[in-house]
Amino acid sequence: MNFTDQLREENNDIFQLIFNHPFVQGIGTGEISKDALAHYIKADFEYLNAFMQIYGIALSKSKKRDDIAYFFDQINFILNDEIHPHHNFCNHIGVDYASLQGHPLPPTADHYIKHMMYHAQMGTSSEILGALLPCPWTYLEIGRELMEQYNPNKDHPFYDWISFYASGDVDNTTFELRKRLDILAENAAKDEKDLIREAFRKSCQLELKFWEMAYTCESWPNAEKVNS
Ligand SMILES: Cc1ncc(CO)c(N)n1
Repeated sequence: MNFTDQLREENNDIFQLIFNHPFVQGIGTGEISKDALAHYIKADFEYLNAFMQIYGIALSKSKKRDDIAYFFDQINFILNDEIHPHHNFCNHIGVDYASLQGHPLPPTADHYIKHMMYHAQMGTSSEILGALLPCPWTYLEIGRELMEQYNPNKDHPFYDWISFYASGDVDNTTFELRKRLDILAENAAKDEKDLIREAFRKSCQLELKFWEMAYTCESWPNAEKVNS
């Protein structure tokens, strides 16, 4: 079994909790609240900025042109393509995208980006990939699950969001990341593999908590006091 197949199997519990989370199911039924959607976009816009920065760190540690090209393309994908699902949510709630940008990250999103930054700064290349992989992988599978469960047509309010993440592009991103991690894992000692497994699991858990954060509109205690 490939190393990433093992990671997927070990974390199936969290994947299932993500598929069944009320926010994710609310995308499927179209009934997720507007407040939760706005909260999600605010956090996700900043999260994706951080994600591109981490791809940049991975790029700077790459030796092969093929890997440099991969990380470059992924940054481009987030910048130019991954805005479409955000636009889908913004159009649905009738809120201007720009007004949801530049907000401070709620605790869980803050934790998640700092977790990835930690592995990017302190860990090996394979640890970075382990921390990054649940991001495209969980969304790819959410897209596929919602496609299967709800079979949305073009009239579904989140047709664009669901078809974006179920698409071949996200499949390809995930596949390429897995391929790179599987190659690195072949030469990794057990200790290093355990660090990757830990980084991967924590990212899966933080993906789940990110949905919960948006669903409950999580905020910092007494946040207004700091921001005023
Ligand atoms: C938190 C989070 N994880 C994964 C993705 C998919 O890129 C996203 N947009 N946001």
